[in-house]
Parts: sequence; structure tokens; C-alpha cells
Amino acid sequence: MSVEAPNLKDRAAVEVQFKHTPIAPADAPRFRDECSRAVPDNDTMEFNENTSMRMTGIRPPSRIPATPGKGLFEITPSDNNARASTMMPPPTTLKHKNAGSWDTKGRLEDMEVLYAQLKVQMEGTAYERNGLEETVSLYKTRISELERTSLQLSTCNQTLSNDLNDANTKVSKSTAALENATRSHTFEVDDLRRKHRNETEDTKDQHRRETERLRREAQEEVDRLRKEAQAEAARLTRARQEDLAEQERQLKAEIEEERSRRVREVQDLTTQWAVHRQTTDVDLEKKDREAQNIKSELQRTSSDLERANALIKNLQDKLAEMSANTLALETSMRAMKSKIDFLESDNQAQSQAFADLNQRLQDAQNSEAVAYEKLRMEETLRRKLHNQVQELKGNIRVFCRVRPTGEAEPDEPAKITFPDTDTDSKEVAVQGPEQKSALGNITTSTNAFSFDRVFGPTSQNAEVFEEISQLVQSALDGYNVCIFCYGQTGSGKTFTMSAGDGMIPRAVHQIYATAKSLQDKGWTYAMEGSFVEVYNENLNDLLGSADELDRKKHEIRHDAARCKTSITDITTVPLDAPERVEQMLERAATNRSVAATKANARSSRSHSVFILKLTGENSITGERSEGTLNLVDLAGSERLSHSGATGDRLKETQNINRSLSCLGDVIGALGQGKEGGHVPYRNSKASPHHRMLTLMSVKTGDAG
Ligand SMILES: Nc1ncnc2c1ncn2[C@@H]1O[C@H](COP(=O)(O)OP(=O)(O)OP(=O)(O)O)[C@@H](O)[C@H]1O
Repeated sequence: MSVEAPNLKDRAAVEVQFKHTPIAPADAPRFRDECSRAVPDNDTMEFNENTSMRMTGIRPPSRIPATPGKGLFEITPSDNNARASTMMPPPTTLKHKNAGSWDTKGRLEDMEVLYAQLKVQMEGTAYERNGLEETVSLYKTRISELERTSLQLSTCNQTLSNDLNDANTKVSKSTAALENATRSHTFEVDDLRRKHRNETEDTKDQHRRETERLRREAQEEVDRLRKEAQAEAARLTRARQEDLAEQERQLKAEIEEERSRRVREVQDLTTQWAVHRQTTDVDLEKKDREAQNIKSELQRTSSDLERANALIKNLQDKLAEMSANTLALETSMRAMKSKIDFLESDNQAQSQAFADLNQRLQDAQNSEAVAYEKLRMEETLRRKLHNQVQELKGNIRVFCRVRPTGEAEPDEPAKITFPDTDTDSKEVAVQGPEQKSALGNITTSTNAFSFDRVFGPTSQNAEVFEEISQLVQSALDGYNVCIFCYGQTGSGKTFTMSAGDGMIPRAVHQIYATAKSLQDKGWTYAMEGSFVEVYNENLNDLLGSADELDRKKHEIRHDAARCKTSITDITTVPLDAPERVEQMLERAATNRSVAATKANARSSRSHSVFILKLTGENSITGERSEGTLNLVDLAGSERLSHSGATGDRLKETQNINRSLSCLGDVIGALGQGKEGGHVPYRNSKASPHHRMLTLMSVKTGDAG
């Protein structure tokens, strides 16, 4: 505990601070009562809630010591004047301070002065001591008072501590009781919750049962209502039907009544109308009779008029006729007269002219017969010369056709040039890939090829056919002609051969036209066509049944004596009109497309051969010719390394390449033209036996 008494002259203030357990605000009034009992009557105590207490109203001591001091209290007198008057003597001046040390008198005087001063000072000190003693006793009293107060406060504190302990014990008891209560409350709550849950379950079950029951009841009610409604509906329907039947009966009766009424009305009307008609008829007859009378009157009048007119016309005609007759008679009379004159004058010369005319006619007929004979001989000569020309041109000819590049083709087109396009059109130059030399120079090589004829990308089928048509003529003249189309896939072989204006339709049309024109010269031609395909080294009849493709076996037979080659069991169609050829091509295309479902893109993977046999006879000369025109669309050539084919496709590609290679060998052997030399016809079914033209198609889209 620390106590301060800063200014005790007017008022002393003591602050007492308790460092004990805080007093609860609720206990403050009681504590204040106890404390007020413990402190003196004239003192008052103030509490603040923060356990600090201030005591005021302590009376000051009657006299305050003038000298400041330190001890248990620090007391500072505020009246400095009092200190000056009571404690400090006035300063004394020593007269002999600087006199010589042997001045005894002076020194005595000084000592007396000093003594007096000392005496005064001692008196002052004694006075001061009394004051201090008084103060000390005063403070002692105060201390004892305070100690009493302290004792009282300690007692009070003890009491409060006890109270506090009691309160703590109560609190812990209450806490324990509270915990017990909480526990029991928790148990109760759990019980209640369980109970509630069970109750809820029960209620739910009940509710469910109730719902089920209600639903059943509702269903039953609905069923009942439905049955009732159905019964009601049936009843209503019956009633309605009865109503309707009744209404229908009524309506029928009404209709019947209406009908009979109407019938009656109609009968009445009919009767009225009949009566009316009768009267009208009578009137009409009367009127008719009158009209008839008037008409006959009129007819009579008009016939009189006509008769009169006819009479006039007759008379006029007779007059004109008689004038004409007169004129004609005059003319014929004049002619007869001149004829008689002529006959009489030159009868002899007329007979001579008639004989001359007869002779000239005979001469003309004779020279016509000679001319016909000459023409026939010239036709034979033309054939011979034509075929000599064909042979001179070469029995094997190779044309090259370059296809235009399609817009949708992604590859860069090959660089192809046609150096002699303005002259012979026999050259084609293909620019090779760029090559880098050791020195880094880039060069491009150009490979030039020569053919019997080159057709550029802008060429049309008609242009190509112009060249081919001479060979077609050879077929009519009894030669065997073979036209191949060879090239890589998509290079335009089928376009050239089988398009609407391709080689096959054009050739057939030309043959028909020529055969017709030769009829005058005594030639009659019979034509028959067949269409076969070579697929995987097997022969198929494209005009037969699609089901037999790849199943039926066909063989190639060669009759060396007659120089004839034929295929067993193939369909041959007589071609008596150009339309038959178109039908034949359509049938072949259909069969191929049916077969294409079995082997993909079959038309590109097989060789097709259109065979046209032409047999001609000349009824005048007795000549006979047998020729064959073979138009072959070869399968697309492909490099195995490029195609990357596997499985069936690989087999197809190998067969195609093998047969194309055999074909190349045959053409090579024939090209050497050695009489009696071996030609390896039998190495493949695609090998030709005849005069050949190979049309090589080139696709500009592939630089390879
Ligand atoms: N000269 C051309 N002018 C215009 N289009 C052409 C020409 N040649 C070919 N084509 C077109 O190019 C495409 C391929 O031609 P085509 O089918 O005739 O080739 P292909 O050589 O017969 O192919 P495949 O070997 O697959 O049978 C077709 O669409 C065809 O119309």
C-alpha cells in the first residue's frame, strides 16, 4: 500500500489502492457499507468500480513544519514566507574578518557576534524542533489512525475474500450442477430426439398408410366415377342415339313427306307443264304450220328466183361455152391445118431424128454400164490403195493424247510442251524435275518423245477420231484392227473410248454410214458385236449375266488356218442399227457397275474389249470381206511403289502390270516386223492379234 499526502496546508488527500481480488459490481454496495462502518465519522470514502478508493476530508495539522523532510511522507510547505521568518536568521556581517590574527579584541568581538548568532540560531532550532516534534506526534496520531483503518480494511478484505471463496465454491457447485443439468438435458434432448424420430417415423408410416388408403379410396372413387361416367356416357349415348334415331325417323318422315310433297308438286308441275306443253305444242304447231307456209312460200319464191338466176347463168355459160368452143374449134382447125401441112412437107426427116435419139439412148446406157464397172474397179482399187497407205503409215501406230488438268486436281501439273504443234504434231516434250549439280547449278532436263500423232489438252474426240476413222475403214475392208487406249489411272482412256462422242460410238456410226453408201456398189454388210473384260487374267462376258462374272470360264481360240481368233461362250449381238450399239454399251456398263460392288472400282482395274465383227459381200462382184474392229480400254497402269496397294488390290495391280508388260512384248515383237518371227501372243489374255493403234493417254496432273 502506498499513501501520498501532497499538500497538507489546506487539505490532505490520501489515496489508498487495494491490490486484491476485484470486487464484483454487484457486491459494491455491501462493501461500501462495511467500509463506511470502518472509517471515522468525519471521513467519507468514494469507490470507483475499478477497485480504487479515495478518502477525502482529512483535516490539516494545526501547524505545518517549515523544513522539508523525507520519510514515510513527503511534506512540502507552501508558505515560503513563514519559513523565512521562522527558520532562517538574517545574514550577519563580520566586522573583523580581514583584521590581523593578533587582534584579540577584534577577534573576541567577532566571536561574540558569532555566539549571538549561534544562540539565535539555536533558539530558532529549538523552536523548530518543537514544531517538528509536534508534527511528528501529529503524524504518529495520523499513522495510528491509518493503521486502524488499515486493520479495518484488512478485516474487511478478509471478509470479502471469504465471501469471494464462498462465492467461488458456489460458482463451482453451480458449474457442476450446470454440467450435470447440461448432461441430463443432453440425455433428455437425445431421448426426445429419438422419441421424436420414432414418432416422426410412425407418423410417416401412418401418413404413408393413410396416403395409400386415400389413394386407394381415390382410385376406387375414380374407378367408381369412371364406371358411373361410362355408364352415364353409355346411357347418354344410348339416349342420344335414340334421340338421333328418333330425329332421323322424324327427318326421314319429313323428308319422305317433303319428297312426296315435292313429287306431288313435280307431278302437278309436270301435269301443268304437259298441259302447257300441249297448248304450247298446239300453238307451236300452229305457228310451225304458219312458218312452214311462209317458208314454203319463201322457198317457192327463192326457187323461182334461183331458177330464174340459173336460167340466166345457164344462158350466160352456154354463151361463153359456145364462144370458147368456137375459139377452140378455130384454133384446132388452124393446128390441124398446119399439121396437115407439116406432115405433108417433111415426113422423112422426122423418122431419121427419132432413130438418132434411140441410138444415143443406147450409147448412154452402154457408157453407164462401163462407168459402173469402172467405179467398182476403182472401189476395189481404193480399198487396196487405202490399205496400202495404212500399211505405209505403219501397221502399228501410236498416238499420244494429253488430258487437260482438272480444276480440283491438287498436284502441280507436269510441264509439257508441243514443239511441232503447228506442223506435224508428232512431238511432245516433258520437262523433268530440277536437278542440282555439284557446283550448285540448278538444271532441268527435257525429255522429248515422238509419236505418230500428238493430241494436245485442247483436242476433242472428233479430232482424234479423224485419224482413227481410216483404220475403221480398214475394218470394213476386211482387216483386223485393234485400237488400244493405254495410260495411267484417270488419264482419260474411258473418256476417249466410251464417252458419248468417243471412239466406239463414232466408229460404229461411221461403219453404218459407210456400209450404207457401199450398198450402191453391191456391198452388204452384217455386223455383230461382243464386249469382254479381262479382270485378274480372267475373261468375262460383259453382255452376259452379271452373276456369271468371275464365275463362267471363257477361252480364247485361235484358228491359224483361217486366221481367226474367237472366245468361247460369249454373247454376240447382231448390230442391225446404231441404237443397238448404244444398248450394248449400256448393258456392259451396268454389268460392270454391278460387279464393282464386289471388287472396288472394277472398270479402272480391268481391260475392256469391244469387238465388232464385220462381214461384207458384194452381190455384183462376188467379193467377200471379214474384218474385226477391236476397241480396247486398258486398265490404268500404276507403279506398285506409288500405289502402296495391298491384298486384292496388290493382286489386281500385279495382274494389270503383268498383262500390260505382255502387251508391250507383243507390240514390240510385231513392231520388229520379222516375217515368221515369234510373237508372244499367249503370255496374256490382253495380247492383240491384229493391226494396231495404241492411243496413249497422258494425264498432265502427274509429272511422273
Ligand atoms: N480430254 C479430256 N477433256 C476433258 N476431260 C477429260 C479428258 N480426258 C479425261 N477427262 C476427264 O478425266 C476424268 C478421268 O478420265 P477417265 O475416267 O476417262 O480416265 P481413265 O484413264 O479411263 O481412268 P481409269 O484408268 O480409272 O479407268 C474423267 O472425269 C474425264 O471426264
